Amino acid sequence: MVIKVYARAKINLTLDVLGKRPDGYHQVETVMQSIELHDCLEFTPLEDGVSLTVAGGEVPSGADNLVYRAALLMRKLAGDKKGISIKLNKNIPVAAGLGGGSADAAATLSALNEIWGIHLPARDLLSLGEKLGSDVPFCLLGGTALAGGRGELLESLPPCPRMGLVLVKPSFGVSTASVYRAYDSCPSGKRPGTVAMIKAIGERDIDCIVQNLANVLEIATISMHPEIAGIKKRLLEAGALGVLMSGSGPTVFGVTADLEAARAVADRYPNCGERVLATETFNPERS
Ligand SMILES: C[C@](O)(CO)[C@H](O)COP(=O)(O)OP(=O)(O)OC[C@H]1O[C@@H](n2ccc(N)nc2=O)[C@H](O)[C@@H]1O
Ligand SMILES: Nc1ncnc2c1ncn2[C@@H]1O[C@H](COP(=O)(O)OP(=O)(O)OP(=O)(O)O)[C@@H](O)[C@H]1O
Repeated sequence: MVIKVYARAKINLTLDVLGKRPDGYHQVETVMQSIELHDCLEFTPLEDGVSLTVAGGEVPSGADNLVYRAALLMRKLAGDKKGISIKLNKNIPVAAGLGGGSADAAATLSALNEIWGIHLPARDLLSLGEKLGSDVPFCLLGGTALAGGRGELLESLPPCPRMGLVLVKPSFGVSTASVYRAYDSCPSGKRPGTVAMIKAIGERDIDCIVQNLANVLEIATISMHPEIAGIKKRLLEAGALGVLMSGSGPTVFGVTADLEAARAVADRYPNCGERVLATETFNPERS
């Protein structure tokens, strides 16, 4: 029996930093959105132990992989000798600001909660996710949400209207910690109107969503990698309605009316060695 699950990437439609916390993390306020782009995980029950194989991405295959760490946390809770073999098919660009590792960790927690019959309630799963990374709780929730604290305080928002997205990932990755450090040494940039973004989402007004795209970490990442500014400019020239760096970057997303328009913009984008992907926003159907 093989159980297959999708782990969806995220973008940040807004990202504000409200201050630095005593634990060294930053207090954020960010409107987060799941997107269709996903990794695929395959779980096959074993007699005992955890094994992980990775295909298609430059990520660790051993104990440093967030999937492996998530599986060990769940195995402790299973209270029994449990085993699982996991195959991770990587498709989300790595160290990209798209929360790929967090999405994989969240998918592993949810899947093993079912497969091993642990029946951990959602709030306990969220607390466990927080131990693995600030973006993991959002990846467990999915859809459209406002995140606060270090990312773990979540409020579900009405679903964002379906929008096309063009993702442009430069050939380099960035470390999230180094971006927050660069921000601390020079905190600047356009502060997002978080309330205006939430209103625009509620009114399903794509033009207004586009007008309110803002991320205070963008300038910090651009100060280390000025080519990101060029990507933004070229994406706009190729026809995106609005553009923003996602999370700590370096991926830039361009918003379009729908997936078809995203494909047309991706075709027109003058590629300078970046990975260019056309995708769209994703909102799970809630009962
Ligand atoms: C940039 C975002 O992706 C926006 O959603 C998140 O804030 C980062 O989430 P993440 O990659 O899951 O981050 P973590 O793995 O928890 O932390 C990586 C590093 O980023 C910094 N970090 C992260 C989150 C946060 N609220 N403040 C921070 O200062 C810390 O130096 C931390 O050591
Ligand atoms: N399953 C995984 N997928 C991707 N990266 C992983 C995974 N497990 C561990 N990592 C490590 O985590 C680091 C960050 O990778 P990830 O792709 O999650 O970054 P990111 O998209 O910038 O995340 P975020 O947007 O949450 O800051 C990588 O350098 C990688 O070595």
